[in-house]
Amino acid sequence: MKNINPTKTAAWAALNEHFKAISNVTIADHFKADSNRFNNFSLKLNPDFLVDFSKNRINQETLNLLINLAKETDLSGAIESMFSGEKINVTENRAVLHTALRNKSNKPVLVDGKDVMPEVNAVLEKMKAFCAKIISGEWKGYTGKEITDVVNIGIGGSDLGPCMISEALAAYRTRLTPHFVSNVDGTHIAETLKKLNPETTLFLIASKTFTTQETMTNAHTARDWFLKHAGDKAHVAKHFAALSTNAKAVSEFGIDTANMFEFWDWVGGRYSSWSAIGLSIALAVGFDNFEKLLAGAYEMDCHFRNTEFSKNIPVILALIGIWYNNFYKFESEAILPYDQYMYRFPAYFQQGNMESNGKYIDRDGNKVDYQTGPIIWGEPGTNGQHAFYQLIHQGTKVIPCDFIAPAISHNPIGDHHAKLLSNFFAQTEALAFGKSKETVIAEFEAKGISKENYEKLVPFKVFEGNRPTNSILVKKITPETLGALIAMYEHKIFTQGVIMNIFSFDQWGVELGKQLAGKILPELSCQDKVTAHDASTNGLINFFKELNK
Ligand SMILES: O=P(O)(O)OC[C@H]1O[C@H](O)[C@@H](O)[C@@H](O)[C@@H]1O
Repeated sequence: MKNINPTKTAAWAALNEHFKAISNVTIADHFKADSNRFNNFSLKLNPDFLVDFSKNRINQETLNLLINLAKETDLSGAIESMFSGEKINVTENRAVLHTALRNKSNKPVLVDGKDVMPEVNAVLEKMKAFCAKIISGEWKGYTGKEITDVVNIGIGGSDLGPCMISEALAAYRTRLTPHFVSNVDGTHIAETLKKLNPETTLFLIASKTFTTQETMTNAHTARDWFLKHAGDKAHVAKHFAALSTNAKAVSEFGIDTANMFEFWDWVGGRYSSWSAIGLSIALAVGFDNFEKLLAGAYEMDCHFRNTEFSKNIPVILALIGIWYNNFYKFESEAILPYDQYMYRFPAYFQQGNMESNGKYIDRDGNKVDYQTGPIIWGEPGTNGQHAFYQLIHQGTKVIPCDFIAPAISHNPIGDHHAKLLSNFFAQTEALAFGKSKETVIAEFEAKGISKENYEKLVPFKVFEGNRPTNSILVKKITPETLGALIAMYEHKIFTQGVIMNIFSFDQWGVELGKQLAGKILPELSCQDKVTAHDASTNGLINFFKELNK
């Protein structure tokens, strides 16, 4: 990958000029100027997957200049570097190959001269066989009963993806009930264990490193709980499996390596749902559906790798994001799924995006003087409409939003889905085009309200509009579609990281807190007052100790 400061490119200078010329042009103006705007500013991955980006503050010139930026920063070269297994995660000296995990072509992918595909396929086969045994009931617990519940114990990338995907595909559930424990707060595991019978519960300890404090603490608590009931340590093998890159730590914990599902250091935590970390997904929705998820992601991978930038969905979404974040200085983006099953999707990409691109040091080790990753947040529609959309419509901040919806519901009850989707369409229309003063007045007058009674209310009821959105409309949230959607955002994040000249695949920013927590932990149980920190931290710790007396 070439290290190019995006702000030093000719495209950036041209974008600056273009921004001055265009910043007062509204989304409504853009629609007036181009009667074919919907067709010109939307793309399809396939007949069932549409991305409409027409309701943005861009025109063809904006896109052309942004594409020049992608070319000048060698996005094409970076894409090939990632897919071909180059060690683009430089600070950890690792390749970045979540795409190899779903490489349905099975063409060799080399890391240090060795094809990773045989290992990838072998683990998939092992997962398949394991799923078959557990789901069919052939695998028995220590008292001879079938497994009914699967508890994934992990955090961050070892939790968010498995949980989000298992929930998003809940319509495809096998007979197994999945549970997810992540927080080191004892409440999380305690409340989960209350619902479980040790005789019929399978624990998956999901941790890339197998050293993460939260996960290891929860794993030990789960094992203690299990042994309290089962007695004999020999029974652990029937009820615990590990998903990890660290075989040594797994066997030290007491899990038979026969029950270990391996992955590799070239799989980033927040990109690991496609690996053995996805075992809870495969158990929850069946291995064939897990494979369909991989196939959907592969379709997006091929699109991303092979499509020219002007028609490349993740690239276009990434460029629009850079445009807003850097030129308009819009700081956050909302992801708003109009699908209840996808309720964890925004949280998933909060980690995906913010842990990948929340960085102020560029690939040369210098502090950047431009914006890198945006703040990502969101909730499912229509709940968000009754909570925070007020600010999106009339606040002082502009929040570009991605609206995601399936045309067909898994639960076609009455007119629920028509109502849901009418809101999905209405919101992006309202955000883009707003409501003028004239319309507000006309509405009052149509109701026969006198001017003197409505006059003061008018400014509050006006919507200035011009609020940007992308609409992603798919036929149905199937495993394939979900796989493609996730891969779409992954590649959007990658594209932004490449252009912003940062390393998207490390996460040094999580280390300092862990290090300090490690120092503080023993201080909490010692008798003396602590004095080693700043006045605030000392004060807080000492007050905590007082409260615990
Ligand atoms: O799978 P592990 O090793 O337990 O890590 C869990 C999480 O830890 C840290 O917070 C980060 O490194 C995350 O990216 C990671 O997903």
